Amino acid sequence: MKKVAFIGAGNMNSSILVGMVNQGFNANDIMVSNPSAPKREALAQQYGVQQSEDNIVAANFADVIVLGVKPHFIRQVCREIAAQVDISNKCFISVAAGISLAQMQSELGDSTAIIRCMPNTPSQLGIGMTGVFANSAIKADDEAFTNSLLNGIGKVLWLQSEAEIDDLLAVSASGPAYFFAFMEAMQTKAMEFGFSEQVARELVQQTAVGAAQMVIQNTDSISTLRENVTSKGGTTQAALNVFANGNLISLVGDSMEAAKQRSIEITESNN
Ligand SMILES: NC(=O)C1=CN([C@@H]2O[C@H](COP(=O)(O)OP(=O)(O)OC[C@H]3O[C@@H](n4cnc5c(N)ncnc54)[C@H](O)[C@@H]3O)[C@@H](O)[C@H]2O)C=CC1
Ligand SMILES: O=C(O)[C@@H]1CCC=N1
Repeated sequence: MKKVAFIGAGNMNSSILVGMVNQGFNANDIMVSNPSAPKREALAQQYGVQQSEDNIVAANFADVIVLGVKPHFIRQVCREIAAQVDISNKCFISVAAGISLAQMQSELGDSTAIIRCMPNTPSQLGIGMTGVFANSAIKADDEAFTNSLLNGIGKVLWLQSEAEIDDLLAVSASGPAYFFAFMEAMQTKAMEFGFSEQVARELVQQTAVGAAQMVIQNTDSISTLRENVTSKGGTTQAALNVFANGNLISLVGDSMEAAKQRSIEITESNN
């Protein structure tokens, strides 16, 4: 059984760690490190995993090292580990947006197995969407182990090129926030109509889950599902006309392009 170290006890690493434990991975084979205590101690207490304040202790412990710190810390963390740990047989998995394989290889060496993965926050519930791309140094068992590790947080899609990580990020990694922003806007207007905050939330969340389930459970296109709601000359048509006048399609497209470009900028600013 491979041992896994989570460097960083934040949102994404916690989600992957919890997914592993829920799948039946042995908690004794998992260690989490984080400079501040509360989050790593909470994970240790709740899930029985090991914990350390020292990334080097965690990296020495593990066969697979999951890097879950903010992008601008990734190179420094890699440098520290490479300087103090024999990494020749270790595999690294990074969840960071915008930090390229080449940038991590420049700290860890070109022959080190490195996998980039791009999850999203619904991973916390085991219903995430994760894109994955690896460098050429990975071995078959690194790929299989990554799949088993990520299957615990939802669906996994192996990408054809590293550039696709930026595309996928703009769709599924940042995507939950687009839906939350839309739901917030609907909740705000529902409250203006006079519904309480709680009732407005209930109306919006049940509508969102219903719409998402209809997309999942139907083979019809999403356009057909939209058309089925939209009676000619009716109420929905009146609402969608406002979307069209506000150019919703290009607004959404432009915002996704901005997310992708920001990821590219993060790469450039970490060269
Ligand atoms: N939040 C999201 O929706 C997604 C985030 N990501 C990526 O995941 C990474 C982590 O993001 P979050 O989990 O949201 O952030 P977070 O802020 O929740 O977690 C980062 C953790 O790293 C710890 N940390 C800081 N410096 C450290 C160090 N030197 N060594 C060990 N731990 C250290 C912090 O104390 C914190 O607990 C980022 O690189 C981000 O680009 C990727 C996909 C989705
Ligand atoms: O906003 C961010 O930078 C991270 C990466 C994708 C989702 N959250």
